[in-house]
Order: sequence, then structure tokens, then C-alpha cells
Amino acid sequence: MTDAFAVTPLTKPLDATVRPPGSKSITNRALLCAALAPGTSTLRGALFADDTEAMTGAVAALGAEIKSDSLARTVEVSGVLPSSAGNPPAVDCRQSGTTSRFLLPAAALFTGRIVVDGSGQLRARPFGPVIEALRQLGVTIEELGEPGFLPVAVHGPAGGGRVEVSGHISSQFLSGLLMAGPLMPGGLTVDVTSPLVSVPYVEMTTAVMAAFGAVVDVDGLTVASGGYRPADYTIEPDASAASYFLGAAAVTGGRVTVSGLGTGSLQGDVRFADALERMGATVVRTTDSITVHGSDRLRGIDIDMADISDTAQTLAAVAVFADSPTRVSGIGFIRKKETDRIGAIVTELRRAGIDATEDEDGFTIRPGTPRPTRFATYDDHRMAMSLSLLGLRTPGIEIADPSCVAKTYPNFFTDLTALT
Ligand SMILES: O=C(O)C1=C[C@@H](OP(=O)(O)O)[C@@H](O)[C@H](O)C1
Ligand SMILES: C=C(OP(=O)(O)O)C(=O)O
Repeated sequence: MTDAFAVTPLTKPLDATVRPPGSKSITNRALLCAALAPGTSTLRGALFADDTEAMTGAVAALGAEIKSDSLARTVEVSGVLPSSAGNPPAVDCRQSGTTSRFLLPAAALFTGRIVVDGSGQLRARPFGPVIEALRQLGVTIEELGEPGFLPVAVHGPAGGGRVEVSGHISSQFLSGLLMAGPLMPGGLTVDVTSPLVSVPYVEMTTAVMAAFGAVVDVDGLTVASGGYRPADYTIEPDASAASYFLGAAAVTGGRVTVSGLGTGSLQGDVRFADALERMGATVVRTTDSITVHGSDRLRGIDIDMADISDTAQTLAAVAVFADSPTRVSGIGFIRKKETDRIGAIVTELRRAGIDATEDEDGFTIRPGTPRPTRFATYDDHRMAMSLSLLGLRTPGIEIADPSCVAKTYPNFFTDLTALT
């Protein structure tokens, strides 16, 4: 891969149908639930990317057997019931927040010592809430680096019962605890002690758990003991990935249909289309697709994106081409994702001559004409994918270190080029 990708501006309005790869979030939940189900599960439409390879490797380290067919997008998982961990090598969660935050509670179901680690980037992301929660459940956690960060060594097994966890840094801590709950003696009830961000991901968690036979009281965040059972499970395309194509239709005044994602989606990020609709795009939703028709005039909006923050950078790129400012709020917590996403998107748009400002919990983008720019991507796949949208309208836009998209969407630039 070269060190920059030059985006080709569109010469005619978009008119395309796209099917993004499988949802990262659903794939990683399904891999974990299947790995804890005795018997063989089949996952169809799975994502094959760095984050899902991280989860595949992690559950294999716990003893699950995985057979992947990347061409057929299918994974067969033969699960294990938690027992003695033996002496597995350290589990490398790479850059994957979901893998690491889901794996810690799952590792705590096993007797023995399991070391969980990740890339330098993941080591900089917070783990304090899940460490504290597991300690409440009787698990010993050795913090092998800085307190509250990876690497850690987990000594299970966890008892069940009641546990408290904060919600304002990441929902992944809550999701991870819930997914381990069915294997805990007596099950688990989780009390969330601060306002929960990324709420739709918790609803996704309980839906995937239920598909693998877990009994969950969603309102009370209570999980019954009783384990999982194997399933034949089909995964939807990724809604966060879809945002780049829907955003492309909005900024170029064309039409894009995303197939396989519809009104019954498990992913909150399908609501990115609602934001585009508020900006003036026309959105048509069916049970199996979302279509965006761009308009010649997009207006800026004021929007809280706490539920759908993976699409905040996409919206920032779209907002450049509106005719009034866009203010995004409720997303202070995205400063602790792959990079400080608020600081990074504002810095890069300003380098392109756009009047963008940040505040503690979001940013404001004032419309403008970007100048040719090679954008830095901060080892953040979503910086690379969202800033590409500027290049569909503006000549001279390059994306540095394009291979960072491998985290969730290895073929992104091929699929983007197919549009132009
Ligand atoms: O549970 C999940 O699958 C995810 C939850 C969100 O994280 P936070 O809960 O940390 O916001 C999201 O940003 C991430 O890409 C995937
Ligand atoms: C934040 C993200 O991922 P994760 O937290 O799973 O690493 C993302 O995909 O944008």
C-alpha cells in the first residue's frame, strides 16, 4: 500500500447500490457468544477485518475452535464451557476496543491466570471501569502496566450477583459484563452508575445474547444463569461503514442505496440517515435498505450524537458542504477512542482551511471550500474513511496511511473507487 491514497473527485452525480461488509460489533458479539456455547455455531455475513481477527484469536486462546471461510464470509465456531485456563500465552487484542472490553469478563469465567494485552494504541485507552467491576465479583486483576490500563492478568472465576459499572466512558464495559453473565453462578445484575453513552450498542448486546439462547431482562439489566446454546446466525452489513456511502450521496447530490440494512437493524448507527434527512437529504427506508438522495442544498444542524458517535466524523465531513454551521454535542467520550477524535477531526479540517472549532463535548463545523490537503489519519480508520468524502467534491484530497482502514474495513478504498 502506498503511504497516501488520492481520492478521485466525482465527475457525475452518484447513482449506486452498496453492501458494506458485516457489522464489526455484531460479529464480535456473535463470535464471543458462540465461543461460550457448547456445540458448533455458524456465523454468516461475518466481518473479516483486524478487529474481528483480534476476537477470533482471543476466543481461540480460550479454547474455542474456529473455521473461517473469508470468501463465503462464514465462520464456524465450536465453543467451550469455562474451565481451567491452563497456561495460555498473553491474548493480543490488537487495536480492538470491543475484543478487549468483552474478553476481560469472559476470561474471568475461567480458573487460572489469563493475560490480556493489545497494541500501543489500545494500551492508551481506559479499562478502569471493567477492572473495578470484576474485582467486585471476586476476580483478582493484576495491572501489569499503568493502573486502569492494559496489560492486565485476570484470575477467575468470577462469582455472579450484582455489580456496578460506570456508563459515561464507554458502553463496552457494560456489554462485556452482560455477555459473561449467563456463565456466572446465579447470573448477573448490572447497576450503571453514570449516564450511559452509546446506548444502542447495549440493546445490540442483549439481542445477540438472546439469539444464542441467553435469558436477559433488558430493563433491569439482569442476566439469568444458564449459559448459551449454539446458533446459525446471520450478521447485517456494518451501519457505521454505511455512513460513508450515505454521506457521499448527501455531499454529491446523487443517490446511494445501502442494501441489507433496514428498519429492523440492530445497529443504532443506521440513525445517521436521520441526521442527513434533517440536513435536507431525502431518505427512503425499507425493511432491507436505506437510500439517501442528496439535495443541492444541505443545511447545518445541531445534534447530540452520544448514541451514534462512530458517525460523528462522517457528519463533520458532510457539514463542510452545508450552507450553515453544524454543531455536534454529547461526544466528549470519543476523545478516548483510537485517537482524540474531536481534536483530530477539527485539526484536519482546519488544515484544509475549514473553520472548525472544538469544545469539551463536541465540535462546530462552519461550511467552506476545502483546499487540496493530504490529511493525517492518526491511525484511526474513521479519520481515513470520513475525510475521503471531501475528495469526492474537492480535487487534491489525499488520505495518509490509508491502510489504517484495515481495522474494520480492509476494502474501503476499493469500494469507494468503485463509486467514482
Ligand atoms: O459495543 C460496541 O460494539 C461498540 C460500542 C461503541 O463504543 P463505546 O461504547 O466505547 O462508545 C462504538 O464506538 C464501538 O465502535 C463499538
Ligand atoms: C471506536 C471504535 O472501535 P473499538 O472501540 O471497538 O476499538 C470504532 O470502530 O470506531
